[in-house]
Amino acid sequence: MTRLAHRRADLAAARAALPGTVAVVMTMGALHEGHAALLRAARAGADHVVATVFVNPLQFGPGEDFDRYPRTLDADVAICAREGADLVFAPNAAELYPAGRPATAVTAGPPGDVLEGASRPGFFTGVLTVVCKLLQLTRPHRALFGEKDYQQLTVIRRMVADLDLPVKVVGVPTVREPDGLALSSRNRYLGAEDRRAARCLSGALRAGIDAGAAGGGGDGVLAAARAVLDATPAAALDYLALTDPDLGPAPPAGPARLLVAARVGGTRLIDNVPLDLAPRR
Ligand SMILES: Nc1ncnc2c1ncn2[C@@H]1O[C@H](COP(=O)(O)OP(=O)(O)OP(=O)(O)O)[C@@H](O)[C@H]1O
Ligand SMILES: CC(C)(CO)[C@@H](O)C(=O)[O-]
Ligand code: BAL
Repeated sequence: MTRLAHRRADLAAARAALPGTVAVVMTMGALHEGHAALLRAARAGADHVVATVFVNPLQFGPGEDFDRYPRTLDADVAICAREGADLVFAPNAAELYPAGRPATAVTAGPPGDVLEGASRPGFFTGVLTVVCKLLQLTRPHRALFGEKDYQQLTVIRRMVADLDLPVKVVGVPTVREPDGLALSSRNRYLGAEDRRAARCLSGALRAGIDAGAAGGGGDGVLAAARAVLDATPAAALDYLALTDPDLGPAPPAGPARLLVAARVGGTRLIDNVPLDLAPRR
């Protein structure tokens, strides 16, 4: 049976009753099949699974969608139960931040200061602060995060290494719709026309993959991806970046990462893919 805890004391008692290895999947709720993939991966690699559902105010900037963000806890708990989670921790902000905004925070250095970190000032500080707290509260052996938020995964890995946190961070591949759109809780904001336009993100990434494999080099990858985005007037590009797998400068050849963020109608979406830069033809 999947237990639901709203208070840290109840979480502590329930966590103490979970012997063996524990995996945690941290979410902001509004669960979809991308989250379910994380829960399944967690289930496969640990004796017990803890899911957290918390819309973290620290990671929303002024004018962002904190109030609008979907809150569907009953449905979320049902998905967690379906996927075999032992425990769902769903605190409110007063429970997690009893003294209000914490005076202590975990700030993200590189690569948290570029891309999402530049577009959303304070975002990764909010993310790392809540992830550090939730790691302390859930005490997992493994923590699973999605590659859909690749930069987030990267800065969390960096935090765990820098702070010597006793947890293994596991990345889970991005789950996509049949037409390529990365599943995301914010996709539900998209009307029919914007939903069609949103295909341009994954389409741009696919064009970049193909250009990289064809020996087009980094500039060829970016040009091919940009052409797809430019052909979609409804998409307002925030960034398109080619990096190495650690989000450093793109290599001349070999493994790389292509990342995109764009606003489609009123919805900001992100996506990314690994790609291989063939030697320039
Ligand atoms: N399509 C997906 N494939 C794999 N993992 C995903 C996917 N979508 C979300 N995740 C992962 O689920 C975890 C919780 O993310 P979150 O609750 O913010 O959902 P989200 O869909 O990313 O929401 P948002 O639309 O606000 O970005 C994160 O580690 C995130 O990377
Ligand atoms: C990691 C996380 C749960 C922290 O709020 C959030 O950023 C998310 O859901 O990706
Ligand atoms: N998955 C990322 C959560 C956010 O954009 O705040």
